[in-house]
Amino acid sequence: MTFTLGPNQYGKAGVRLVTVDRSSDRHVVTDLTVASALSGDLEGTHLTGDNSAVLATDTQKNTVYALAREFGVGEPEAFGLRLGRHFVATQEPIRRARITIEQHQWERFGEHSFARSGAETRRARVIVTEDETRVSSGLGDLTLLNTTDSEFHGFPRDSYTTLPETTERMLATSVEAWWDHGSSDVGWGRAYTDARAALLAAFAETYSYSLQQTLFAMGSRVLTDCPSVDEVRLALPNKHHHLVDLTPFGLDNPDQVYVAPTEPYGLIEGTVRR
Ligand SMILES: O=c1[nH]c(=O)c2[nH]c(=O)[nH]c2[nH]1
Repeated sequence: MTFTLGPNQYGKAGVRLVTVDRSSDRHVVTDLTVASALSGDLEGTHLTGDNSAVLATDTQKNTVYALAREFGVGEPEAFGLRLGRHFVATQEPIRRARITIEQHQWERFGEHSFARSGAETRRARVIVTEDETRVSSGLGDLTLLNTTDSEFHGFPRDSYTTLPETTERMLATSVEAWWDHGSSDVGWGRAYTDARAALLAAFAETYSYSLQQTLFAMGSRVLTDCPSVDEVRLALPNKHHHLVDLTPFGLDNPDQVYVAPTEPYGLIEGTVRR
């Protein structure tokens, strides 16, 4: 019996990079987690252990730090493009580089003092091949909550259904969003700010009959407000808030006291295209 090697890639994940731009008294902190994933002519290492085409993952990690020093970091999309192009241009067997960057946010609260601001991260993913470059931007762990303007009813009831219909519920989610750009020549900072604002506006302004409806509204709003974007992918966990039954204690509960279990949770995923 013979076997063939299918699609494969390798790289360094979890490369923590923090830079301080000290070119003015107002220092700028950039805090990234970078992952590289390279693919190409890599049969040798898989089939016989010939590593002559394998740029060590340790070298990939070092390249992240060296390019940050040589060229600065800037917007995560721009840094991803620099890294991806570097690997494909300098390593003949490497035909494709995928760079994924997560940016952790720090909020200034003093002249040179910062507080890590929440769990939300900005994200960028760049894929560079010899023929094309694709850039996606995104965000994750952006937790949102509407205290009203959400209903859920009209769903099928079978012998296993216990969920009551509701015309009044809290709607909460932790947004993971990715949006693809049709070009790699984009004002990345502005595009990110606009897309994030569009996601928030649609979440707040949609009277929701399902998280699926909210998902489509959020993706549509990004496409409307961001001309450089041609596809949005969203993953929205339904962070349930259940009213607590307080009748055993002789108390009513007019939509005031909730339990918020972390698991299990609904997971609503979808793509919205132009
Ligand atoms: O917005 C929702 N969509 C669902 O598909 C679903 N399923 C569920 O149990 N609650 C909800 N809420």
